[in-house]
Amino acid sequence: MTASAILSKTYKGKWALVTGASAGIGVALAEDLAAAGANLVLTARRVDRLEALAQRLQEQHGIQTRVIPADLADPAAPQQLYEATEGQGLEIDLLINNAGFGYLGEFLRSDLAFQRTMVDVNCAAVVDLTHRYLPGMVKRRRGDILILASTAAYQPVAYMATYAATKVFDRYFAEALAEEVGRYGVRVSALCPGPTESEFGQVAGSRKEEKRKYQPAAEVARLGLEGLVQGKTWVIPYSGGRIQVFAQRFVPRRIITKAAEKMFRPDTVK
Ligand SMILES: NC(=O)C1=CN([C@@H]2O[C@H](COP(=O)(O)OP(=O)(O)OC[C@H]3O[C@@H](n4cnc5c(N)ncnc54)[C@H](OP(=O)(O)O)[C@@H]3O)[C@@H](O)[C@H]2O)C=CC1
Ligand SMILES: N[C@@H](C=O)C(=O)O
Repeated sequence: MTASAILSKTYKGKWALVTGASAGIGVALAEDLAAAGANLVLTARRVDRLEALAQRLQEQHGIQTRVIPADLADPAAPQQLYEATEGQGLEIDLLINNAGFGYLGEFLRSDLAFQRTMVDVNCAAVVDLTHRYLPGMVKRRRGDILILASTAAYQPVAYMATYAATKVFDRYFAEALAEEVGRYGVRVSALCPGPTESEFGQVAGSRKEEKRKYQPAAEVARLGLEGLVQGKTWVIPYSGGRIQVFAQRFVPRRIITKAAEKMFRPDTVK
């Protein structure tokens, strides 16, 4: 994929912080930003992957990188990330809250710690990081925040109950914040992908409807980043998702919820 002109114009020489940069959509976001000439702070737990990515992107694009390993389930992690960046004088112009994971299966039979950690990583860490980096952006009258939501944020999803709820939180948080802080020169956008090529399914437990078409992560990243720069407060990066979300407006939510239950019901549930 060639570099995006609008991304180069916006981010060349600026610093972006990408959470969840060790896999999937996070890697694609980092690659697209590096191609546009942005310098990158890469964070996740798997430091070997982050270091390999940083090395590759430095060599390919001549950008600067910092690798900061962090477990975002740890409430101390956002403050540590902040201190290692803005605290050291490294101004973050683009914060990408991408790290997250899901669970597919019956809530009843799930592990409580896994469910609880999902809320911590998908929601609490997003609020915490955003709250820490926002004042600097407002002071500079410049900054962008991208938050990974999902098309799962547009209806309740049985067997992904907690995950879909975390994503509606992310989506509403991003859209509301966009209205609050636009006046200070800060753009916020919710990126709402549908099924995307990544390690999501391995972590969540394999998806029943494996026949669904999976969108390349690079395409999702490009559309999300360009949408943010264009001032879109939410982006659904594939046409099927946009049509589905539009059509759902005309159907009672109870019917949609029941249809989702059928679609995601595991074979073990009769
Ligand atoms: N793929 C899809 O179909 C869709 C994904 N999304 C969203 O996109 C985002 C990225 O997911 P995707 O790329 O698909 O999934 P992947 O599993 O491929 O990547 C998830 C990333 O999140 C990081 N992460 C997970 N837990 C933690 C943690 N405790 N601390 C720090 N980092 C963590 C992982 O890093 P590590 O394990 O190294 O810590 C990894 O880099 C998520 O927010 C997801 O909800 C939204 C819609 C669709
Ligand atoms: N929207 C995706 C997850 O967030 C999916 O369809 O699996």
